[in-house]
Amino acid sequence: MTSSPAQDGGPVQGPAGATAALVLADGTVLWGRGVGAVGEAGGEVVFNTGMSGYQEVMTDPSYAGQIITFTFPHIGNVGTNTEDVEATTPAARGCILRADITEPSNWRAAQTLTAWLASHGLVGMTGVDTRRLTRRIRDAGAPNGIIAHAPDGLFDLDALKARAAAWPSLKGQDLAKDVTCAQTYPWTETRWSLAHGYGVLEQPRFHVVAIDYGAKRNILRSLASHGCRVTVVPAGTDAETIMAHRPDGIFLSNGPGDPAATGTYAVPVVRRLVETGTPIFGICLGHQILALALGATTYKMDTGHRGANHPVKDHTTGKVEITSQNHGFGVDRASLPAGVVETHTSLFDGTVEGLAVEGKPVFSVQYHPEASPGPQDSQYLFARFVDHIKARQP
Ligand SMILES: NC(=O)CC[C@H](N)C(=O)O
Repeated sequence: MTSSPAQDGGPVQGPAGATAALVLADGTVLWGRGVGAVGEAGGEVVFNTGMSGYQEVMTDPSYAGQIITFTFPHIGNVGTNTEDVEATTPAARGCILRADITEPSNWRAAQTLTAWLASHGLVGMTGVDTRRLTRRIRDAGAPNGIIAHAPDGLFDLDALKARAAAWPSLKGQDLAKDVTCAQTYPWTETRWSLAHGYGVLEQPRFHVVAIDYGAKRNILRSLASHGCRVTVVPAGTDAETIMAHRPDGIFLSNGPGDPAATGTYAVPVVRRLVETGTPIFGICLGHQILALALGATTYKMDTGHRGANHPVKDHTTGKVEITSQNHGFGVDRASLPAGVVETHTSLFDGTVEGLAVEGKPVFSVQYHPEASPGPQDSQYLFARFVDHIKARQP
């Protein structure tokens, strides 16, 4: 194939050594080196500031429809393994990295990140000025974009620009239905760190039904480690079926996409569940769906929160905790109805981070107390949920 620009606007040769291009919806092109699967991946381009835990991040189902820019420059150093996954099939579309991926140096490494990306059909690129890209996202909001990985260095830029510009916004998209489990199943695995003596490990005493909108495994492990027998049900399960499990508590999971787009099925179910008086705990998408069920509204944030160092204040104790976060939508404070209290607030941008219903054992947080990756400060929330359950036992 020719290395000079095609006359008809077809494929052109990128700069020397470039085997990948990131094309943003506004036509910006960033060149790099392709890793993982060959081909194209489109999505909303977001950034995550965590310094570790790239495999957990890449497998968090809440990243469906998104391409993740890692601001930490060295990603892949410890390879990948079969344990640090939050779901078996990654829902993220691809990744954008600063440095080239080096040989893994870790006793747990089973595969290089490069091979792992390829084995999951994920397109990635290295050699990108991720600081420039992150500033672009921070200043102008998370853009849609396409990563194209072409080992021959040929790119049809006009076509890529047109596809990036036409890529649909996450606003209005229900992605929870794509990542939820197909069938009801029991979850029994506990957190290994807790099981090894670093925290609470109780025998299952309470039955919790977890509604799976795209649940991370470490949330289910955290519930199991706090004495809960967990039954996981698909996102579309109705309130009668959930109550027929005779739950002591109900958990609303994290998940991808626009919470408002679950308004046809999840929101009315959660409204019914709140009426039953059963203790309810929601995380991230679960928090947003709970807010919608209570009558509040949600909105799409410009850049969202993704990382492992977000300070949040718990107004019920006055304590500040450092939290793990991954969300691009938020609950609108002005829309909170009477009787719904803001319990937690972000100390980065003052947005709502937690809610509770006055007089009911119902609460939620916008961030990720299970971490994975991230600090363990917020584990107390699982204990708070179990305390609500205990308080209702005869
Ligand atoms: N981690 C999550 O549950 C994310 C919730 C939602 N999809 C958001 O982006 O805000």
